Amino acid sequence: MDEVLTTREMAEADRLAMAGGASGPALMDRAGAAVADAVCRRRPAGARAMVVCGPGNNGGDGFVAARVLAARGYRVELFLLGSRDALKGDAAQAAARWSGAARPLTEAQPAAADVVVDALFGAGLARDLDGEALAAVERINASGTPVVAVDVPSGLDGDTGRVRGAAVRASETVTFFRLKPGHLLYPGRRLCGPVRVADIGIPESVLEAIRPQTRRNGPSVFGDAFRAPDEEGHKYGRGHALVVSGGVEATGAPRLAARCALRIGAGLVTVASPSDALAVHAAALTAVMVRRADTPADLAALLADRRRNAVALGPALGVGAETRERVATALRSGAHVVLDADALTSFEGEADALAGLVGERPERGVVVTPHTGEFARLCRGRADIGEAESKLAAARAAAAALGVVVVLKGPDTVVAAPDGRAAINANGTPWLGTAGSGDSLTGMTAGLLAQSVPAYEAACAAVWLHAEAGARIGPGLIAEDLSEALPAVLREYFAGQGA
Ligand SMILES: NC(=O)C1=CN([C@@H]2O[C@H](COP(=O)(O)OP(=O)(O)OC[C@H]3O[C@@H](n4cnc5c(N)ncnc54)[C@H](O)[C@@H]3O)[C@@H](O)[C@H]2O)[C@@H](O)CC1
Ligand SMILES: Nc1ncnc2c1ncn2[C@@H]1O[C@H](COP(=O)(O)OP(=O)(O)O)[C@@H](O)[C@H]1O
Ligand SMILES: [K+]
Repeated sequence: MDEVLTTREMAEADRLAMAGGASGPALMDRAGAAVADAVCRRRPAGARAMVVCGPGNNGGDGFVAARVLAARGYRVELFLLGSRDALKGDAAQAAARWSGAARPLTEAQPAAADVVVDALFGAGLARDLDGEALAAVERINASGTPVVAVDVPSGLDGDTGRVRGAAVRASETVTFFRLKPGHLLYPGRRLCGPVRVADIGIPESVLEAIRPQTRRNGPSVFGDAFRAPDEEGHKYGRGHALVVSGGVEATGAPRLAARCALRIGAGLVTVASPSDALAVHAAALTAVMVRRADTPADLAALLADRRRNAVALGPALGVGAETRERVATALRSGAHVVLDADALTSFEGEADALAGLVGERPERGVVVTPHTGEFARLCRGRADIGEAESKLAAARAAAAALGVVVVLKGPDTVVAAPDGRAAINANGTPWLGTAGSGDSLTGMTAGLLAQSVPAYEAACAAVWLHAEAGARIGPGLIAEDLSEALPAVLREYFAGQGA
């Protein structure tokens, strides 16, 4: 169920279902009935339900919902954008089975209703809202009346999560078969309210032909790649992660990362520290080891030991030529690499230079974990990425351009691989927006890479487990809590695998 379909893929699912014998009107009947069910859960029979319908099949779903609700004893009023005669295909059929009036949309007064069904536009939204449609959406939003949106809130672009002119603020959304990117990407996610995915009779088998490249992030994405340790295993089988530290005033971030790398299961973790910070780290660390590394050459020497198979650089490392050199050293070693924060900002406007370094050893996993600001700095000058239509498209474009797995962080973190796979994360909490939270994610990613989880799955698992840990703590969360929440999160995760 975690596949996410673009509006084009959804149309293809519809087409394949019909080619396989499903009938269009039957699909629409089930869609409209699922919307009616949502209304019934929200308001009792006898309530005043206002259905606003657009000129396409989204409106068709509205006509079905109106018929079902009227039959169940609701007082239904239906308003239509455009004329009834202009409806086509399945929508025309659905309208023909609605025996009530279809009044002009301009007359719709949502404040007088107990619930609104928003069936103006769905997947077929083709331009910014204007005129009557815009005015109706503004009236709906001003009314305070609860809204059940059909497929997507009207005005929301289902592929990008962006608002086209204006969009309905829904209380809940009923979509069909699978989620669309706009349900998960902000601001869309917020405008949708809780989203219910209704089964309308499209067979799962259509997915084999469509091969969707986007998923909602979760264990279905990475579960096969991240398993519990083997019962005959030992620490050397679980890898050795190295976290590179900056100077004495910047030791907290690498320690947070190192602790998370260890908690998520790396067999060994070492902080590579400059001389001036060695004593601080040594005093603060117990299970995590410390080794001296003053120069990029020292780092190269540590990484020459191939047992150190994953390295994380960036948190509090400092921006500049030294950091660039350390990044180059890491990327030329045999280790898997996570680059975050200052390691990325040190390549500001020079994504191509970073891509060149990555390209020297394409066999090894590289994950970059920028927040939006770091991402914009790194990709400055790359119009193909900066002008992408959505966060999802931007992360994908950057992953392809850099040849790395991109974790574009935020409330709707997107993980994208160079081969086009992408996952959108949705299990976090705003409490994760706290100092050191990103450093913890970097460490978790390194810890998974050390365990030989492939880069894309490692990034997806780290993002999901990090968010899960954060969501469990919630109010009062500080970054130190994340590593401590991991045992419970991991116990449940592995239990879900039957381990
Ligand atoms: N594809 C499927 O599998 C299914 C689709 N269904 C419904 O069909 C919908 C898609 O139907 P359509 O492709 O007909 O598209 P829509 O009904 O979303 O919208 C298309 C219509 O709106 C007009 N339009 C687009 N943008 C406009 C704007 N800004 N201002 C004014 N008019 C605008 C278009 O000219 C066209 O007439 C889905 O959202 C869903 O609700 C359901 O019936 C279930 C099955
Ligand atoms: N509103 C939010 N909802 C969910 N997750 C969030 C939210 N804000 C931030 N996060 C997550 O918190 C982490 C913050 O990382 P980052 O900005 O690098 O912080 P820092 O640099 O302080 O460590 C990221 O994983 C991000 O996805
Ligand atoms: K809609």
